[in-house]
Amino acid sequence: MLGSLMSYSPSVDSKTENTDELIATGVLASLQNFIRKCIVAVLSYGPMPKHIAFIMDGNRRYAKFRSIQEGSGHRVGFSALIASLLYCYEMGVKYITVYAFSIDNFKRDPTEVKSLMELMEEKINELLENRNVINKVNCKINFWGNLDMLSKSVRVAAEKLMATTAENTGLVFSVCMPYNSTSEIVNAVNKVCAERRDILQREDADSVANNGVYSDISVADLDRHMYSAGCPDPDIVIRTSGETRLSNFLLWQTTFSHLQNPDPLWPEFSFKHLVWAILQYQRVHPYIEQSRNLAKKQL
Ligand SMILES: CC(C)=CCC/C(C)=C/CC/C(C)=C/COP(=O)(O)OP(=O)(O)O
Repeated sequence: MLGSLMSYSPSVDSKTENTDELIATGVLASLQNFIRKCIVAVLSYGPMPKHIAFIMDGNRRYAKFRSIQEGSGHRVGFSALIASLLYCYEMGVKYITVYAFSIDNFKRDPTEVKSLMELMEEKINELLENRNVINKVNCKINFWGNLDMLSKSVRVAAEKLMATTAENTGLVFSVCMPYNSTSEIVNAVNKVCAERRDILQREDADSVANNGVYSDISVADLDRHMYSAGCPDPDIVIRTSGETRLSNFLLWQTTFSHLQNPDPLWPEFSFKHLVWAILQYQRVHPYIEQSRNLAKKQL
């Protein structure tokens, strides 16, 4: 009953002339919103995650099982993403991060890569067109990854969206593309080295020893140069389609993250799955906090 209410999405067909049907649709939508708000209120009694990261797996399989065009799976996946963002927003989850395109995805069939990139560009441009709404809800959008690997048009659109939303202080939505964790770490190491080279080349190089330029690179040095700098580590990582690997996603940031591997494919991921993931997180929260505190003491 709850599942069908949550997955129900009212669509008003222009041909629908039956007033009773329209009223029923409106009532059902209001009921759906009311139930969702009640569930969120109950959930909020427990510890709520600040940051949820998603590995949106299973879009191609969704298309295959439904015998629809392969690219359509990613399109439905984008709708599932927007719905999840709205649910997280309602729940007060401040940081959402998604693995949208791994560097390894460039090894896929060129037509698939092309159609995925076209979809990204189309959706980023749609977000740009709706920048007023995004700014109204105070949402900041980041792109984490090696943007130089993108075509110029996708890169420019992504950079524009980042710049347009940079001053927003509410929900932070980070899109990892083209991303993998090992290149993020290598990038951070190179940034620290470049920073130190810069200091050394300055005229007052004599005083740099005091700035720690000759000391070993520390975790804090690398933290400052991760794409995720300034963002708390994810409390929950959700990988759909039952896959249990992290696949080179946020390896630096997930020491204390609670991993969830729900069975549905990403386009099928809905409110009830998100609620279930948060309930599971709340169940293990005391143990996670204990481990985190122990690690702090040992430092
Ligand atoms: C602008 C923006 C943020 C767009 C996001 C669109 C979107 C849903 C991208 C997912 C991309 C991707 C490679 C998912 C993994 O599923 P898969 O293709 O590997 O499918 P499979 O697991 O069934 O093989």
